[in-house]
Amino acid sequence: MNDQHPEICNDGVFPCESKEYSADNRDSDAVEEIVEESEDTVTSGSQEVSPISGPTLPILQKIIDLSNKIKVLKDEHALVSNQVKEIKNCSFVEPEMSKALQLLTTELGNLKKQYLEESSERKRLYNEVIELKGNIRVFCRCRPLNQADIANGCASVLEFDPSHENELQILSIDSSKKHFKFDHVFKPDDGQETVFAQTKPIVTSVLDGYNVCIFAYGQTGTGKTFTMEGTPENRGVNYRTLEELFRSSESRSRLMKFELSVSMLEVYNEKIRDLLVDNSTHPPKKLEVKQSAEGTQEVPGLVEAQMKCGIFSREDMVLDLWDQQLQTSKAAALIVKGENLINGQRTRSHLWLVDLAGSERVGKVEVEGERLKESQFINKSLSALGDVISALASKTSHIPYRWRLQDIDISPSSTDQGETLCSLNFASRVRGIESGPARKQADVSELLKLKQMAEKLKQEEKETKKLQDTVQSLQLRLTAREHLFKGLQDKVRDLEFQLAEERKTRMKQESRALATASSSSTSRQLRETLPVITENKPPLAPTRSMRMPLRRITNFMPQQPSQAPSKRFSDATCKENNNNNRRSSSMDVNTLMKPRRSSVAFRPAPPPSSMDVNTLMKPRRSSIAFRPAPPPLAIASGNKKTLQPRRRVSIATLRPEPSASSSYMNMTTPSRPSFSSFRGGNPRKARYSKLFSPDRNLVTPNATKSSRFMKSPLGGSSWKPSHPTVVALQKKTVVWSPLKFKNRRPSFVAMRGSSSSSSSSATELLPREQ
Ligand SMILES: Nc1ncnc2c1ncn2[C@@H]1O[C@H](COP(=O)(O)OP(=O)(O)OP(=O)(O)O)[C@@H](O)[C@H]1O
Repeated sequence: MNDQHPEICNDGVFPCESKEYSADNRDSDAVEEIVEESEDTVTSGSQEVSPISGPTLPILQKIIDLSNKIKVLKDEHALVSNQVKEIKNCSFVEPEMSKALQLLTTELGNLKKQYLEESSERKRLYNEVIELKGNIRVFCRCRPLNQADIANGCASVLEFDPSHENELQILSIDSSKKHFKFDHVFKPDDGQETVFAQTKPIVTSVLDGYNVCIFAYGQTGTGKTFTMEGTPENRGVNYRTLEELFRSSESRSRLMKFELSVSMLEVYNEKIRDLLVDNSTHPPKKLEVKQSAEGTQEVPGLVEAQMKCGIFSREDMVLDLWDQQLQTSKAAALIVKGENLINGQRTRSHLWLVDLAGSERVGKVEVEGERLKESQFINKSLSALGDVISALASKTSHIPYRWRLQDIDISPSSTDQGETLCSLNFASRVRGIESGPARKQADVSELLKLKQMAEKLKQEEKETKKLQDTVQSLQLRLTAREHLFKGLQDKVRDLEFQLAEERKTRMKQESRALATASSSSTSRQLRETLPVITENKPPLAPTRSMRMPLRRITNFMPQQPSQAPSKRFSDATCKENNNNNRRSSSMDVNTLMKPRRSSVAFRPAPPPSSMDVNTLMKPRRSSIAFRPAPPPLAIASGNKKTLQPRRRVSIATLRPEPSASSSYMNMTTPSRPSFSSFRGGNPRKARYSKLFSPDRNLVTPNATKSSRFMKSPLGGSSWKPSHPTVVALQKKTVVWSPLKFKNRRPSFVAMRGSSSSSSSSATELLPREQ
């Protein structure tokens, strides 16, 4: 503003106007008013203008100009205001835009993710292809015959089969052919592009983070340098590889950031020299090859020059350095550092480009002095190289270099045939390391082994599943059967219980009936044989002290009696039956001899005075329980024992002994006087009285109702037992099973019966039963 003031001030008028504007500092409305006023003034002024008012015209003109300017500004202001308003009105687009932006961001994230997945998949597949092709690939390149060869009249000893691009034949002097096979064979007319086409894929490997080494091997003058370096007009592998490396790294620059640096060294007579250091001014550093933690070979202290525009002219700079340092042995290491811009993953890889010294044998080249020493080192180095490469065959755990590309350069000339064969043999040896049949075979066999194992595992899994299913179904069946078995067990238990109940009831009924019957018959006999005792019968039921001790009565399986006694017994029985009506009329010996399961209790008549107590007390296996007659028995015997009546029901056996007296017999069969006929006979028969007759009438419940059985055993009508039936029960625990019960009725006897028990005395038995 100050710069403008002089101009304005120079007019001599505007400062006042200007001053007025600035002093008032009015807003646009005020300006409009002034403009309007001015316009009015101008209009009126012009109307009033007269020749005499001439000096005021310039000022007015200025005012008019300013007014016009103000008008223009006013229009512009209105226009801008409208635009602001429009923009304000368009603010509704913002949410849509942010939404779209959000969508784009999401899509970008997905794409990045997808890219990473695809990228890693590509890497995996690519390296898988490389692995399949072989980590060491050997190419053979044959240079054309040169002028010297032609001049010397040398012919080519090489033959190429067009149908086999990777095969080579060498004609020997004896016209025989030697075959060699490589990953690829370049013919003499194959150009640099053709050679590079085979090495180009390694660039991708380097950028993916794998170490790569390309070296040329061969006789002097066979074209190693030509293949690796080429000429400015016809670039070789080094230049083309660098070119491809830069091109690829730039094409990935949006996703990957690469830093490329280069190291250059020379190995001469086994000494390493850094070619990027000016050794003329500084003494050379001692450098050594060492293995890093990652397993790669490093040369600590080697200068790594970063390749950037302005510092290095990229590949040209590298190649210039290379050319400058053309020596006997040289190598360039390109160090590629990569960083993934999406996931931050970092890689560091090397690309070694090596041009080896000539591999000719020392003997062939006539050298001496320093040159001889050099040749010796060269040969030693090459030999060591061969050993190292061979050692890789056994060192499979870790291969630091993903891919070693070897270029074998050979001469076609017949004069170089020996050296050519040496080089080819060496190259074949190298190639055989990883692509040899043994190695491949081993891999395939391992794979097959794993496949077989996987198959076997699958089969085993199937079988296991089958077995599991079978076990499961068997378990189900077992559970069902257990359930069924449990049901059956319950049924059996119920049936056993029912049978036991039934048997108990039946035994009660039978015992009652038999007791009644025995008391009836005994009383009848007693009436005949012991009239004195009957007179002393108590009027009431016997007291405890008056009871005769109960004896064990068992039901045992008797021996089959002989025919004669049976007959007699039968006769006697028949007589008895005649006397006792119908009871034994149908009884035969066999029936009688049948084992009885019923335990019968009865109240026997008091034993005769002549009865032997010992005999009486002897246990019987016959199932007879008896209640002695109420009055205490005065037994006229040698030992004079008094049988103590017992309340407790016992089971005793009464077995006729051979020495049994007739009175005893009378007692056991009190109702049969004719039992005297048994004397001297088989005492067992005595047990089979009518009392044990299987006559069902006797044992049926109805039989117990017979008044005959209810009578007093003494025959008197004045006394009746308070308990008409005395039941001889087996006190011992007896397991009754339906089977035993059904098929082995004598089981009761068998379980109880024993000679020992039968031989024991009643006094021994009684306490045991209690
Ligand atoms: N494939 C080729 N096509 C045309 N000329 C070639 C070919 N290979 C080599 N030559 C020529 O052969 C000559 C010798 O090649 P070069 O110097 O590359 O051999 P070298 O193996 O590197 O020898 P040294 O081991 O002594 O370095 C060069 O003049 C080169 O141009």
